[in-house]
Amino acid sequence: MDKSIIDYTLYLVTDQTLLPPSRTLAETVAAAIKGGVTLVQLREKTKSTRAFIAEAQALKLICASSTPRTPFLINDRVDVALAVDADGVHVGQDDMPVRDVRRLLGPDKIVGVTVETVEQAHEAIAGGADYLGTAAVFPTATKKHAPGFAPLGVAGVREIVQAVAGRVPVVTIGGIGAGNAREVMHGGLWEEGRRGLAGVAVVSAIIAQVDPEAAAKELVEQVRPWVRSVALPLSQAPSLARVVREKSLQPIRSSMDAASLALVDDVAAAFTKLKATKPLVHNITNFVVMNDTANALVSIGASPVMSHSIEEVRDIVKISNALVINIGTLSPSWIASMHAAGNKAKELSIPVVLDPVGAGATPFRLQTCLSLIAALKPRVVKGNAGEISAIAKALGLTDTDTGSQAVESRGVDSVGSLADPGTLAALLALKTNSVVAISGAIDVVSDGTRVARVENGNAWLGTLSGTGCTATALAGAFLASAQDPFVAAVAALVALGVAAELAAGDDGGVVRGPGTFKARLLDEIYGLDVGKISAMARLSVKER
Ligand SMILES: Nc1ncnc2c1ncn2[C@@H]1O[C@H](COP(=O)(O)OP(=O)(O)OP(=O)(O)O)[C@@H](O)[C@H]1O
Ligand SMILES: Cc1ncsc1CCO
Repeated sequence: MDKSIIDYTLYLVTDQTLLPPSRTLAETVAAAIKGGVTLVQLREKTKSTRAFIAEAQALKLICASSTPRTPFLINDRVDVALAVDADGVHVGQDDMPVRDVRRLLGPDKIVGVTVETVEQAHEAIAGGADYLGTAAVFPTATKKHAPGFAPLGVAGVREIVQAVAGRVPVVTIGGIGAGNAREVMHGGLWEEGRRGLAGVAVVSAIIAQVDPEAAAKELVEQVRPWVRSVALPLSQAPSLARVVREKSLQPIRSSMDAASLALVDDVAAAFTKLKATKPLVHNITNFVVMNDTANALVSIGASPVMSHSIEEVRDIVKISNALVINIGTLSPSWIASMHAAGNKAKELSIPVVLDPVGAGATPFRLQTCLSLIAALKPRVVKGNAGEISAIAKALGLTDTDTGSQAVESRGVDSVGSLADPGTLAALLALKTNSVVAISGAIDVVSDGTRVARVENGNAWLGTLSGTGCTATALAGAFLASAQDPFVAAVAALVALGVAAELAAGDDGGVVRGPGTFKARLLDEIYGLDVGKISAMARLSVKER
C-alpha cells in the first residue's frame, strides 16, 4: 500500500457494543465505506484472540473489495495485524512503543499513534509513526479515559497540528458527529487556512446509526473541503469565507462582493493568528469593566494584564503586545499613567487602541482624549457615535463636512444616530492618522480610504454596560498580531457580534435577560472558531 496517498478524511473506528440491535459489524462497515469512510480501524477490547482474528479477516475482505481499496488497520494488537496481514496498527500511549511496532511490522505498514500532548507527538514521529490521532477533542462515552484526563478541545487539537507542522497527517477523535465535524476541522486550521487536520475519526456517529451509509456520506461532505493533509500553496488555498458560504454552513444572509469576502478572509486570518500567538494585552481601563474585559480577552485567547500604576506601567507595556487605553473612570494620576505607558508603547512600536468613553460628557474627558490622540497617535480609536462626534467637532470637523448632525452624549451613552457615519469615521481617521471605529447597531470602521460596515451583533449587547469597552479590548488583542489596524478593528467587532448572535441563539427563551446573555456571551467568545467567524461575518467594505 502506498502510504503517501492514504486518505484520512473519514476514519472509522469500530465498536461492536454500539451497533443497533440485529446489525452486524460487517454490514455496518460495508455501508459506511459505501457512504464515504476512507479508512477502517478494527478495535476489539473483549473478544478472544481467535474471534478477533476471524472478525479481522472478514473486515479486511470488505475493505479490500471496495474501490478504491480502503486501508484496514488493527487497534493495539500487532499480532492480530500480522496474522491477517492488515495494512497497519494503531497504538495508544499505554500500548507497544511505536519503535517496536515499526520493527515488527516493517517499513511498509501504516503505524498510527494516539497523542495527548505536543511532546508525545514529537516522540511518536521520531519513533516512526506514519500518522497521529489526537486524544479526545470532546468528551465521549465511547472510550474510558485515565482519571484526570480532560478533552483537548479544538484549541488543544490545533496546538498539536501546529507542532506537527505537516510532517505527518493528524486526525482527531472524540465526540465528533455531523453536528460538530466542521467546527473541529475549521478549528484545526492554521497558517491562514493552508494547513490543518487530515480528517476526523468517528465511532458512534457511524456505528450506532440506523443508516451508517447516510451518516458517513453527510460526514464526509462536511469534512472533505477542510482537509489539509499537505499544506496548500497560498494561491490554491480556497477563500475561507467562500468555501464556508458555498458549503452553506450558515444560510448566506447577504450576497457579498469580492472585496467584502476578502475582508472576511482577512478577519478569519487575524483570528487564527490571535489564537496562535496568545498576545499579552496591557489594559489601562475603567473600574466598571475591568473584570469583564479581562475575561473576554482570556476567552478569545489573549492574556490580559490590568495595570495603571505610574510606577510600573512602562515596565508592563514593554513586555506587552498591545496597549488598550480606556478613559471610563478617569483621574489625574491615571492620565499620567496613560501618557507614560502610551509613550513607551510608541517608542517600542507597540500598537495602542483608545476608547474615549464619555468624551462628549465633560470637558475633562474630551481634553484628555485630545491630548492622548495628539501625543500617542493610537492606531485605533473606537467609540460610540456621541464620543466620536465630540472628538470630531473639537478637531474642527463640522456637520457640513461630515454630512451628519453630531450626536449628543448622555454620560457614557450616545443618544441618536449619525446620518452618514462612514464619512465621519473616514474624515476623523484622516485627521488623526488612526483607524476610527464607531460602534452601534451597525458598526462603521474607516482608515480614511476604506469604510467597512459590520452588521453583526444584536440588541442584547446594548443592555449591558461596557460591551463597547469589550470591543475595544478585543481590538487590542487583534492589533497585537494583525498587520493592518483596519482589519484588527473590524475583526474585534465581528468577533463580538458573532459571539452575541450565538449567545442569543434563536432566543427560544434561553436568554431571560442581560444576566443570562452576559454569561452566554462569554461562553460564545470562548467558543469562537475560524469557521464560525467566516460563516457568520456580515460586513461590507467600500473604497471612498
Ligand atoms: N442594537 C444593536 N444591534 C446590534 N449590535 C449592537 C447594538 N447595540 C450595540 N451593539 C454592539 O454592541 C457593541 C458595543 O457597542 P456600543 O455602541 O453599545 O458601545 P459603547 O456605547 O461604547 O458601550 P459601553 O460604553 O457600554 O462600553 C458593539 O459591538 C456593537 O456592534
Ligand atoms: C458606566 C460607566 N461609567 C464609566 S465607564 C462605564 C462603563 C461603560 O463605558
